Amino acid sequence: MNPDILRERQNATFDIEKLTNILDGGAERTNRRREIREVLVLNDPDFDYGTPTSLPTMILKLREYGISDPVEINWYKSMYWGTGREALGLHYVMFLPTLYTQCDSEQFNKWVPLIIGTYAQTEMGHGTHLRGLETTATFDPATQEFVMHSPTVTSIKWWPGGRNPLFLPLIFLSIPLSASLFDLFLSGFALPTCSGIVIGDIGPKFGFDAVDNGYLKLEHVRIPRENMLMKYAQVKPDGSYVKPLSSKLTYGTMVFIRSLIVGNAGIVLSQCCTIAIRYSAVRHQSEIRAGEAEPQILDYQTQQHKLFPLLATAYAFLFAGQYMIDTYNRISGDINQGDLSEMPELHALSAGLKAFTTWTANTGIEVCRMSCGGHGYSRSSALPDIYVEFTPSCTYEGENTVMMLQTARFLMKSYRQVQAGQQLSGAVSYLNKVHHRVMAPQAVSSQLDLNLNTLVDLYEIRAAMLVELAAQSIQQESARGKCQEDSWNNSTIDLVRASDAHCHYMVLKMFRDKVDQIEDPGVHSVMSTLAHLYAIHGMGNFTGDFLQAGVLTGAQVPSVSKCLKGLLAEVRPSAVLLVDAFDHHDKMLNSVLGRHDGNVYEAMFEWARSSPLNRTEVHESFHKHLKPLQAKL
Ligand SMILES: CC(C)(COP(=O)(O)OP(=O)(O)OC[C@H]1O[C@@H](n2cnc3c(N)ncnc32)[C@H](O)[C@@H]1OP(=O)(O)O)[C@@H](O)C(=O)NCCC(=O)NCCSC(=O)CCCCCCCCCCCCCCC(=O)O
Ligand SMILES: Cc1cc2nc3c(=O)[nH]c(=O)nc-3n(C[C@H](O)[C@H](O)[C@H](O)COP(=O)(O)OP(=O)(O)OC[C@H]3O[C@@H](n4cnc5c(N)ncnc54)[C@H](O)[C@@H]3O)c2cc1C
Repeated sequence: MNPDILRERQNATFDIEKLTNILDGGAERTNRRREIREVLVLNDPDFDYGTPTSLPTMILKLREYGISDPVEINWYKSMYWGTGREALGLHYVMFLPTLYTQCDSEQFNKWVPLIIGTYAQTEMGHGTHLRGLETTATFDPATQEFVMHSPTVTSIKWWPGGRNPLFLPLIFLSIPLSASLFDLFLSGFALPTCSGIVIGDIGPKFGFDAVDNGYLKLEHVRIPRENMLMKYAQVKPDGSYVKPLSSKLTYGTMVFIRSLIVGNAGIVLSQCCTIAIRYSAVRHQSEIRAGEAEPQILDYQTQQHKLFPLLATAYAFLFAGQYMIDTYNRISGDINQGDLSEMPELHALSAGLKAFTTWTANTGIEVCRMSCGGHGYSRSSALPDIYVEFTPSCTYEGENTVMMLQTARFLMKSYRQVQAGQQLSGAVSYLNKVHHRVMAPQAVSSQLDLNLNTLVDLYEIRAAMLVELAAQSIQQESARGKCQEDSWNNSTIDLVRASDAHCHYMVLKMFRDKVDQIEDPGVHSVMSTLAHLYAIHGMGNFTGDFLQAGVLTGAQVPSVSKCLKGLLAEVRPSAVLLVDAFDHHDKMLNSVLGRHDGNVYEAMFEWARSSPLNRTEVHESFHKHLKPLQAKL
């Protein structure tokens, strides 16, 4: 083991295993995750790491081992595929959940065990504006069929992932009866027997290469009436339409995925922090004091300032992901029982946190890559591949700006309710104080109050102020004679800013609540330090907001920076131990820089030598092209 990394692991001030257990949701979950990883994957003789042929093996193995719990499937898949996406990702995270949540019982029993599918909602002309989707599904009572049709070039289904060229069960969103409502259809076409279908691949992408994203054009293709997913809405044999309790129930799968993406952003950021911090512990470069040995780059304050707030953010997002999934499960359970009362809040929370966490993690991956210098740009680091696979999460499953505006819509509605004298509950209950003006900033002392509860309060006041400012912008636009829609559009910068601040407050609050639950003194102490770092770093990035909210004075600003530097120094001794607690296996991380043993250089040389370009002493291109040319000179 590299001596630097060995030294970093001595004198631990907290029990790493206990922190890993907290991340997993308990010691039993950690043991089960490791059993799946070590026994069912790594020690499985059939396991042929990450090669395309292993996809069928993976599916058969999941069935052989009886792994059906979604979290355990994900543990198995992430060990199998490492940090990349796999071709069946969409089947597991969108197609199956849609069948689980939108099929009636007869359809469920008929389809769920049997098929692999994709989710074809986006069209060439519309991905965000679902009410603008153009694909039609017209019911023909005479034949008891829907006629599916792509009327325009912009209605061609575009992007469905994992498009199987031979058999095409897919979830469709289309407009069967009216522009405002659309429903889900399962359309199983066995190509090429089925006429009226034009299918293909949309061509090379920025990345996401394991997933073949396709296109699908339908020319009056007929499917049985029974293929409409009929849990919430039905078309009866006589053609009458039974509307769902809410037209937004059709959007359920997207809310589920957005909820998953929050925790996934934490996982991806934790992978990158593991790579960058372990590498920074073994990389020596330049000098701090003339004549002395080159220091570990982790001892540079700027390197700590790049990486430690991201480390804190990774923990914050992992805890936010746990909260998000618990909230999703609770509310979707209520929805299943017909109680839709919290559906708007679930939508607003999942949309905002999806955007907030993916934007932050997306930037953070690049900071981790650049903090590793030239070796960070090598594919051996795994950081370029992680970035390329993660960055579309800011676009898919709800483009981030649009998602932030959906959260803003909920915040504005809540603000208006408070103005009308209603008492709010849930995540926006802090807006009650705005109405009663108890949001007046507390007496701000000359010293920065570092109590975590106080910091949460300051973020709450910042969010409330920005919500109020956005609402006032809309009111001012209206007062200038603008219609409601233009008043909204002319305030969207403020609205996104308010949603961002609301999400930032929510994430810090979840972090603080999780720290409060930690009983082990050592783990509590190090997690409390990270939560403080997360809060103070955000205060440093958005100082203007806190000044504008009156919860920070100009005189206190220097102490934010001073406090930040102190927290960076406090985290430094535990940095490697804190990434060890993420418990990412070398095989899954697939990074020469992030190896657990820290033997980076030896591994990098071996990795380079294994490159196809180094298979022969002299590359064949010399003999093929240069040598004949030389002979003519
Ligand atoms: C929401 C929209 C933007 C707008 O919809 P509408 O126009 O219909 O609504 P309005 O804006 O007019 O609002 C009216 C009203 O409705 C409320 N509303 C809106 N949506 C919802 C909702 N979902 N739930 C509840 N309520 C809702 C809204 O608040 C208003 O209420 P009020 O009137 O009261 O104010 C909509 O158009 C939209 O959602 N657009 C986005 C479309 C989208 O998301 N497309 C996604 C396509 S599928 C895709 O992209 C797939 C990509 C997948 C790639 C791989 C995935 C990998 C994921 C990894 C995850 C982790 C993996 C680890 C786990 C594992 O592997 O298992
Ligand atoms: C890797 C990848 C995989 C995908 N897989 C699938 C899949 O399997 N199935 C599927 O159905 N789809 C899939 N998609 C499509 C994806 O869901 C859409 O691209 C996404 O919903 C964004 O919609 P759009 O492309 O129409 O972008 P647009 O909405 O056209 O966005 C373009 C710009 O317009 C802005 N904008 C749009 N509306 C508003 C508004 N109301 N207010 C302010 N600004 C606005 C956006 O902020 C953005 O800056 C995938 C996409 C990617 C990148």
